[in-house]
Amino acid sequence: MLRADGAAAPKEGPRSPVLRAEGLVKTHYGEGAPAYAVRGVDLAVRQGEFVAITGPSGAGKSTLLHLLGGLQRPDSGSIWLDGECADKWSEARWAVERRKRLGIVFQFFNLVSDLSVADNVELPALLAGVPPKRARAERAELLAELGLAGKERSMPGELSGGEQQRVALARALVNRPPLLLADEPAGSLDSKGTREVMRLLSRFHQRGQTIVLVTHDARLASAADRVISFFDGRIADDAELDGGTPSRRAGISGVLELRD
Ligand SMILES: Nc1ncnc2c1ncn2[C@@H]1O[C@H](COP(=O)(O)OP(=O)(O)OP(=O)(O)O)[C@@H](O)[C@H]1O
Repeated sequence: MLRADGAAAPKEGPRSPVLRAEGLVKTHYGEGAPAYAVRGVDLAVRQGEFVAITGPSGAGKSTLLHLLGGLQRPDSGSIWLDGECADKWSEARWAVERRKRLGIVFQFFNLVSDLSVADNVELPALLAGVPPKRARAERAELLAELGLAGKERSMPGELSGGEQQRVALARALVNRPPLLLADEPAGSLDSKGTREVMRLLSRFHQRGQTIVLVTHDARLASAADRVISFFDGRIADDAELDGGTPSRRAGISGVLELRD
């Protein structure tokens, strides 16, 4: 890969960071007092890791994920994707990089309301130049795995919230992105739907894809191999779940106990 200055980007090893953030800060200025959503985050996610970010409502988890996906800009701090610094990327460049290397699922599903389920899922693949036949096959497999076979011709407005959420997940995964950023991908799902999402994420993880997931759901978090507890805009705890035994990397305290 070539950098903007023409030099070759440093070669990354198999477990080197696919995503790195340093000193990220983001404050939202709304109607009332400023919300200090992200207050200095350093983070490195290695290739193939499955990271769950968990923590109380309002802790800043979604804001952090938006920063990591380039959907919001930090007030300060830097982000690297595959060793490439994103500080100077324009909106257009972020959009291209998201199409190439990021799958994103956010709480509001952002489906195109006048496209069918099938077209919504196939669209990112077609935009990325995948042949239509392969896009169709990939879409059919994903929808079947998510319990949505038979819904291909439905419009998003005809689906339940949980069904729309799974369509959004299928759409984020159709290009087999090396890195998936997902905010509460099972937030509206019952336990069967949550199991289907867990199964799919585990399969992607086993295939070597990297997942960063925000969730309140301890079951989903327990499928990860690293759990970050986010509290008051900061990483409070960062634990590898190694065969079920958390081993702490660093942190203030064990804010959340996710396992017995
Ligand atoms: N666009 C915005 N404008 C103003 N304030 C915002 C905005 N987005 C988030 N906030 C505020 O920033 C803080 C962090 O919000 P954020 O959504 O990142 O938290 P969260 O941990 O994801 O919460 P939840 O688990 O409830 O989704 C909150 O106080 C929230 O009200």
